[in-house]
Amino acid sequence: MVAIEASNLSKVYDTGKEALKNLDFSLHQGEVFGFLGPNGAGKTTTIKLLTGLLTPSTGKSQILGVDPSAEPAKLHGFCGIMTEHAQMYNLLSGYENLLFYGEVFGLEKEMAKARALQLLERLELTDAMYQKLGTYSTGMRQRLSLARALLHSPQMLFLDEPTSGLDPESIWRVNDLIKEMAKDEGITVFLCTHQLRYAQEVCSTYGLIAEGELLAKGNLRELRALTMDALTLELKAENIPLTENSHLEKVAENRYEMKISEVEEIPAIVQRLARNGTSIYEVRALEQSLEDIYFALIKRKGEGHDHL
Ligand SMILES: Nc1ncnc2c1ncn2[C@@H]1O[C@H](COP(=O)(O)OP(=O)(O)OP(=O)(O)O)[C@@H](O)[C@H]1O
Repeated sequence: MVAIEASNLSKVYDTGKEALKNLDFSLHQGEVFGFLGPNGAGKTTTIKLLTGLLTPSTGKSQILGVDPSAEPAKLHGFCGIMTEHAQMYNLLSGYENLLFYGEVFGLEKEMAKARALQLLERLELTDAMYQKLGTYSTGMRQRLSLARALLHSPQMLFLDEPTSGLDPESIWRVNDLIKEMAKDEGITVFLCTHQLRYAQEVCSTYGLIAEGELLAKGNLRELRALTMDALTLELKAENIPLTENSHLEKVAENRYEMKISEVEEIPAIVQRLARNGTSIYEVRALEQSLEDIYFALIKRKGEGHDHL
C-alpha cells in the first residue's frame, strides 16, 4: 500500500528562494526511507510540506490518503514528527512532558502512562524520567523527542536528523527501535540525515536531493546501478606493467584500485595482468557504499548532468 505520494511538489519561499523543484516520488508502507542531501538541499522544506507545516507553491502530496495542507490535524493524529527543535518544556520532567503530549494527542490517561513508561524504558530514560528536561543532555533530549513522536503509536514517522548529538551506543539503540517498528508494526519512516553510514544501517530505500531536485531514488542495488562504477577492485600486486597505468590507481605501496561495473570483469583483468608479468597476492571486489554513491551522484549533478 502506498504511504506517501508526492507529485510535482514545489516550494518557493517569500524571499524568492526556490527550495524545492517538482518533487515526484512515492513510498510504500513499512519502508524506511533515507532522504539525503547536502545543507540547504530542501530536506526540511520537504518534511514541512509533507506534514502540513508549509503549503506547497505547486503540486500536492498525500500521506495515507490525507492531503497534509487540507487536513493537518487529521494527519498529525497518525503521524509522529521529530524535528531538531521539538517544542518541549524544560521545567517539566521527561515523564511529565510525555504525559502532557499524551493529553495533546488525545490519549486516555492510563494508556498515555503505559506508553510513556514503555518508551522511556526502550530509550533508556527510565532513570532520568523524574528529572527536569532542563537538566537533560543533548542525547537525552533527542531520545525524549523521539519518545514524544512515538507516543500515539503513529503509522508514519517523520524524523529530521534523529541521531544528531547522539553517542554511538544511543545511535545503535535508536536504530534498533526504528527498524523494529518498521518490521513489527509496519510503520513507514521518512528520515532526513547527513549521516550516511547511519542511513545505510537503518534505511531500506533512499532519495538523494540537491538544490531542491531529487537526483535519484531507490534501494542500494538500484542506486549502485545508476553510478555505473558499482565496484572497486582492490589489488595487492607487484610489477604492474606501465600499460595498466590508465586503469589502475596506485593507492599505497603494492596496492592498486580500479573501478569496475560487475564482478564478471575480474577474471579477464587478473589473467591480463598475470600474462604481463604481474605478481598478484590479493584480489578483492568492494561494493560501493552509500557514501560512495552519494558523492558520485552529487558530483555528477555539480558537473551539470541533471538527469541520471
Ligand atoms: N523560511 C524560509 N525562507 C526563505 N528561505 C528558506 C526558508 N527556509 C529554508 N529556506 C532556504 O531553502 C533552502 C532549503 O532549506 P532546507 O532547510 O529545506 O534545507 P535542508 O536540506 O533541510 O538543509 P540542512 O541539511 O542544512 O538542514 C535553503 O537554501 C534555505 O536557506
